[in-house]
Amino acid sequence: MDGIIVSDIVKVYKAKGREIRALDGVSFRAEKGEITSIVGHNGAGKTTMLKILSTLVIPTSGTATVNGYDVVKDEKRVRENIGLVTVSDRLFYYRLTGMENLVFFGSLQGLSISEAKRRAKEVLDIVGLTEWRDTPYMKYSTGMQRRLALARAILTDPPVILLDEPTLGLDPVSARIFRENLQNLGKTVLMTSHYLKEVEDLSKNVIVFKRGKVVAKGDPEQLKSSIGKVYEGKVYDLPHGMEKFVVRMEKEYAVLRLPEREMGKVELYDLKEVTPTMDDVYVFFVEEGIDVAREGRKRGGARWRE
Ligand SMILES: Nc1ncnc2c1ncn2[C@@H]1O[C@H](COP(=O)(O)OP(=O)(O)OP(=O)(O)O)[C@@H](O)[C@H]1O
Repeated sequence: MDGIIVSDIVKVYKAKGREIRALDGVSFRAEKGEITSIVGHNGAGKTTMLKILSTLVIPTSGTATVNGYDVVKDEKRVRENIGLVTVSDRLFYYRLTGMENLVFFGSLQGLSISEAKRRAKEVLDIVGLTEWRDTPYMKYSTGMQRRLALARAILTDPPVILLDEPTLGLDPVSARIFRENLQNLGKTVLMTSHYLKEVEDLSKNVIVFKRGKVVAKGDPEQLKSSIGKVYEGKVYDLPHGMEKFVVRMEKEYAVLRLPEREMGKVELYDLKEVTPTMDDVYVFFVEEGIDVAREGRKRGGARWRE
């Protein structure tokens, strides 16, 4: 079966005598040739999910397949089928050029030197770095570094690409170029991102994680219509639990954007209907009260170890 199929995955980390349930029965599919995004708060389990799919972390229970290969039983095949893009400043050798780095990693992945050179040229062209191929990596801008990471991930032409927050820290133009590169690949892509506009523009499907569970999934339009109409209005007395819907605080009132389903809980003035956005979807499904959000930030999330 092509694409990615995740069935009832649980991952429990044990740290300092404590158990952390990072994933708690996660199921979803990422279809062949489509871009699928995972969104969710810090610590929701997004990186853990990508690590399981790239065989770096073993699930506690459940199954996941990548292009039909089981991430636990067919680890080697899974690795051959994926390209991984993570945000790390230790992905490449600083003094080697972009080209030299790619040839080096290509030969590590089993390509002959001449084959690695041929592929390196091709992928540098795909990500628009041909004119920088002989420049040392240390002179690359952050955007160029990220595109080189994408080039490295597609060196052996794997059908599936996994990316963890690929445009984090990029300026708007670099982020746009990166997105265009990604769209033009035509591969099965599963990525995490905190940029909801980017997720909406790129993804055929979006999976919403909250505390290790999938709380919503669908294409962006489906997700937006699932929360019903959205209204913006003023509230003079903010009830507890409604803080997450505040978009602006004025002197005497707060301005809220509220999905229809929440309308009964608060009295709104100067009401007007607004077009739902992915931000509204995110707030509705993911955001919690202020106390819980602060607790979540304290827990933090695990980064990639390269
Ligand atoms: N190696 C580990 N050992 C112990 N706990 C871990 C480990 N890796 C992750 N966790 C915990 O598992 C939970 C999920 O973390 P994960 O990094 O997958 O979340 P995330 O959604 O990617 O977050 P972020 O958006 O911050 O990257 C968090 O509570 C995190 O602290």
